[in-house]
Amino acid sequence: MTTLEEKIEKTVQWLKDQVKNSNTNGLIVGISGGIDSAVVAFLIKKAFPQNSMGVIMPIKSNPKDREDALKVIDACKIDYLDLDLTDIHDMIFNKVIDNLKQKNIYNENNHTISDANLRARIRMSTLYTIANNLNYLVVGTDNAAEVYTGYFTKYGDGGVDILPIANLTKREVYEWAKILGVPQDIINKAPSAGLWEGQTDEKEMGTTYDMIDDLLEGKQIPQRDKQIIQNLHKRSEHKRNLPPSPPKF
Ligand SMILES: Nc1ncnc2c1ncn2[C@@H]1O[C@H](COP(=O)(O)OP(=O)(O)OC[C@H]2O[C@@H]([n+]3cccc(C(=O)O)c3)[C@H](O)[C@@H]2O)[C@@H](O)[C@H]1O
Ligand SMILES: Nc1ncnc2c1ncn2[C@@H]1O[C@H](COP(=O)(O)OP(=O)(O)OP(=O)(O)O)[C@@H](O)[C@H]1O
Ligand SMILES: [Mg+2]
Repeated sequence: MTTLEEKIEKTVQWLKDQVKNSNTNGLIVGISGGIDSAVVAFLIKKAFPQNSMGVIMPIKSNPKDREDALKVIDACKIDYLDLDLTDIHDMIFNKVIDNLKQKNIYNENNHTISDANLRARIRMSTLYTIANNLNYLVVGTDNAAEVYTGYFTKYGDGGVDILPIANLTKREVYEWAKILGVPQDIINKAPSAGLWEGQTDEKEMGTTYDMIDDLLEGKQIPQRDKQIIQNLHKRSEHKRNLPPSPPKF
C-alpha cells in the first residue's frame, strides 16, 4: 500500500511534471487561511521552492482570515503577495447593481450570491494577471467533496489550470495537512468560503463533509443527506463540463 508520505511525494512530482509539460516556470495559489489552500501552498512550495507564489486577497474579509493566511505563509515559507481587493469589488458590484436598479430589473433575493461569486471571480482574474506575468500555472484547491457537490464558483475559484487535491476527500485533506505541517489553528477551523459574514460550508450545503466523504467512499448514509448531496451534484453538472454548443445546423 502507498503511504501518505509517498502519495504526497507523487503529487509533488506530478506538479513538477505539469509545469514542465506546459513550458511554464512555476505555480501560484490564492491563500485564504483555510485548510485546502494551506495544503496546496505546502505542496507547490515543495515542488518549486524558488518558483511558487501565494496570494492573500481580502475582499471585505474577516481580518482573522488574513492573519491565518500569514500563519500558513510563515509555516511553509512560500513567497507571497498581499492584495486587498475590496475597492475593486465595490467598484464593479456597485456599478452593476446601480444600473440594474435604474432599469427596474434588480432582484434583491440574489444580492448576496452575486456579491459572493464576484469576489471569487475577481480573485481568479487577479491570479491570472500574476500568472500571465510570471508564466506560472494557476493552482486550484478543490477537493473531491467540493468537485462532486459543485461547491465552488464557476470561473471563480473553479477557474484554474490544475487541481492537485481534487481526488482527496475532505478527511484526506486533514490527514495530509497534519503530515505537511499545516498549523493546528488552521486545521481546527470550520471550513468556510468566507463569502459572507458567518458563512460555513456545512451550514450552507445542509449536510456535512463526513457525509459527503462517506458517500464518495461508497458507505451508507442517511437518505436525507444522500438526497441533498445528489441534488447538489445534479444541479452543478454544468460546472464540471465544457460550455455546451449546438450541433452544426
Ligand atoms: N444548467 C446550466 N447550464 C449551464 N450553465 C448554468 C446552468 N445552470 C446555471 N448555470 C450558470 O451558472 C451560474 C451559477 O453558478 P455559480 O456562478 O458558480 O453560482 P452558484 O453555484 O449559485 O454559487 C456558488 C456556490 O459555491 C459556493 N462557493 C463559492 C466559492 C468558494 C467556495 C468555497 O468553498 O470556498 C464555495 C458558494 O458559497 C455558493 O454556494 C448561473 O448564474 C448561470 O450562469
Ligand atoms: N481571502 C482570500 N485570499 C486568497 N485566496 C482566497 C481567499 N478566499 C478564498 N480564496 C481562494 O479560494 C479557494 C476556495 O476557498 P475554500 O474555502 O474552498 O478553501 P480553503 O479556504 O482553503 O479551505 P476551507 O474549505 O477549509 O475553508 C481558496 O482555497 C483560495 O485559493
Ligand atoms: Mg475557506
